[in-house]
Amino acid sequence: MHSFLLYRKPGYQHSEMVLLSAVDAQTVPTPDQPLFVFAGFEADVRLHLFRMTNARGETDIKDVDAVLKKNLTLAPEISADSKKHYLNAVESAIKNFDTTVFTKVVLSRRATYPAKGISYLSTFAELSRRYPDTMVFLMYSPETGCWMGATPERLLYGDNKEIHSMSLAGTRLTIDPTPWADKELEEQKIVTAYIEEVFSSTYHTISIKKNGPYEVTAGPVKHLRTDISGTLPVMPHWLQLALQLHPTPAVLGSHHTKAKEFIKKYEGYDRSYYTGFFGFWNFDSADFYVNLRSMQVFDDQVILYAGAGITAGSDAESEWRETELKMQTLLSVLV
Ligand SMILES: C=C(O[C@@H]1C=C(C(=O)O)C=C[C@H]1O)C(=O)O
Repeated sequence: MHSFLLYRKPGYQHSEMVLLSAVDAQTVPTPDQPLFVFAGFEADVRLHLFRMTNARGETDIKDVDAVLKKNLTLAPEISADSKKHYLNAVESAIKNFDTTVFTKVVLSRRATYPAKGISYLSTFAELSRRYPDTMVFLMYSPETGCWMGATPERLLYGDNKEIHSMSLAGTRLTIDPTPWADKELEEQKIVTAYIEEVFSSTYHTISIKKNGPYEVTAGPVKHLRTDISGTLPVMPHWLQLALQLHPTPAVLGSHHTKAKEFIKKYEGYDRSYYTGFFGFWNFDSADFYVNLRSMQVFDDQVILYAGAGITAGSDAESEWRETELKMQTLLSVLV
């Protein structure tokens, strides 16, 4: 066993495991051969497709920790992203925003955590138990390294001519009883409008339905979510549509180019697969998730990633705390 994916879909009890084998980027799914997609934040430079074969149930699942132990490499040296650096980036964003074009940017950071002696299988089981409404995943391939997480965000899913996406933006502590403020409603609106725009500019005859915003919880934090669905005249090319949506302002910001430039200049590190997307590309359906609330797993440590949507109404300290809370989703579960 070289490459594998262990996953538990949102709302499901059981986890599944498949073995992965890398295929050419031009491969498309056939009715009897679905593909697994793993794309980076920069999906034009990091996009991997894999064929899936069923794992030998318990036998392969039991091997997971041993396979990881054998294959994981040491974590690269990374300089700690200091709080000062993050606060400075947030303050600079607030200064640089205008009222119409550059209105939101998602600023992220990473942190390392020692991981000697951790059972990733037990951590996977614990993530599944604690976060029933998320997509819990643990995947390893030599091409991508090892990634694990529990993401509450779907990028695109659908069947035949029906397509669905969601805008997930606006974050609070789950136990915070105060009503959502204009700041969160605004950042949520930006994502919803963007998804609607991608759907309707790609398919002129689409009929779009929206539901939300409503509140969803993801462990220690809760979010505002709007569901966006459409019925198309023809079945879409699922991967192309996902690549058109990605990255949404939920993980990038708005305007697209300005936010990207700002992130490059101020985040100061390579997001790699964090805020990329992954999932199943079938012949006539798809199920893609955004890679967040996730970490990169190495032999001796993990690198955790988290970001927060910054708008003109942001307070730098609160945004920092938001990234800490998001990291807690995983840190509190490492066993
Ligand atoms: C960027 C992250 O989360 C995204 C940003 C959110 C926000 O800014 O409120 C909420 C959910 C996600 O779309 C992350 O978890 O790292």
